[in-house]
Amino acid sequence: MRVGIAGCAGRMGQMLLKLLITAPGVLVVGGTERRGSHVLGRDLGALVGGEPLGIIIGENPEPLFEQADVVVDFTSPAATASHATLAAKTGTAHVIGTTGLDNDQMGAISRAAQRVPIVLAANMSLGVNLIEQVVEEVSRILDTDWDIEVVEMHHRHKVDAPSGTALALGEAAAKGRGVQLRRVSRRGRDGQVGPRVKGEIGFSAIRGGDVVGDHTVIFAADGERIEVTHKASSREIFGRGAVKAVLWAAGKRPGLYSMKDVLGFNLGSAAQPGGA
Ligand SMILES: NC(=O)C1=CN([C@@H]2O[C@H](COP(=O)(O)OP(=O)(O)OC[C@H]3O[C@@H](n4cnc5c(N)ncnc54)[C@H](OP(=O)(O)O)[C@@H]3O)[C@@H](O)[C@H]2O)C=CC1
Ligand SMILES: O=C(O)C1=N[C@H](C(=O)O)C[C@H](O)C1
Repeated sequence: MRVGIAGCAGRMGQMLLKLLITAPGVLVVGGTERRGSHVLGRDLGALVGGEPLGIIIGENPEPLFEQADVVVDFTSPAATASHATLAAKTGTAHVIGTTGLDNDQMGAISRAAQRVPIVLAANMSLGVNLIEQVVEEVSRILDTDWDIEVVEMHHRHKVDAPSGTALALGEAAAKGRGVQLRRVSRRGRDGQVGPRVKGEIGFSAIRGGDVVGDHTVIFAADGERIEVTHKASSREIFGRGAVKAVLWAAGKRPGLYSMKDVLGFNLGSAAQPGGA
């Protein structure tokens, strides 16, 4: 399978490059970076301290999508939306890990998914996808006497907040409660905000150091509290999930798929597999 990596010099791009170079059945055919990047023109293998692959990092995504069966993309929201449109044009499967996508960018991805398979997940780790289902089930059981708050911490370089994973966990909680997240979401608090509104789902984002990604969903009631936590200590967990998604996506029918589809697990009868 021919695989391309958009954003190959990024934190996740380099992790994916290392994993994909050695993945059985995978041939890395190219990598792109942003126009003006200092890595343009360098060899892809040398970028991660390996043997030269004879593949030069380019800035034009079109040849990458034309050559590859699947392109994996951990870049920026604007780049990812335009890559999805390109994937639809070239008939290439697209695995997207980028977070912070706005409604227009999501629209571009959904339109592209009518023509090609796209796997989109804010978090490709097994653990987070499992706790999303746990959070949905717990939220289904508990009533609004239980206040739900999502807290996340990431490294100082992260540019979007709350994290895509925090929002996905909030969506899972809202789904379990049978409400729409956009109606109950509370993003941060500052100043004379008044008492907590019953039923809201709150989000708090902390940034600092080199934290790979910590997420906690707190269910707080009078007299007791439940906390569901996931802590990532290596980006390899996201990379391993992304490689699974790449291998899974090739040859699939067009559609917008999630990591639940890729991982194929489903906790309890109430949780429906997402996507497709
Ligand atoms: N789904 C998941 O499991 C995970 C998702 N993420 C998400 O993935 C994204 C990337 O994270 P991370 O790797 O830490 O970020 P980085 O900033 O380290 O990597 C992004 C890379 O993409 C490059 N880039 C930007 N625009 C383009 C473009 N048009 N064409 C090609 N390359 C481009 C950036 O270049 P430059 O630096 O020059 O801007 C950078 O090298 C974020 O949205 C993050 O939230 C992260 C980890 C796990
Ligand atoms: O930017 C990151 O680093 C991460 N981003 C993803 C997110 O926004 O949820 C996933 C992971 O937490 C790391």
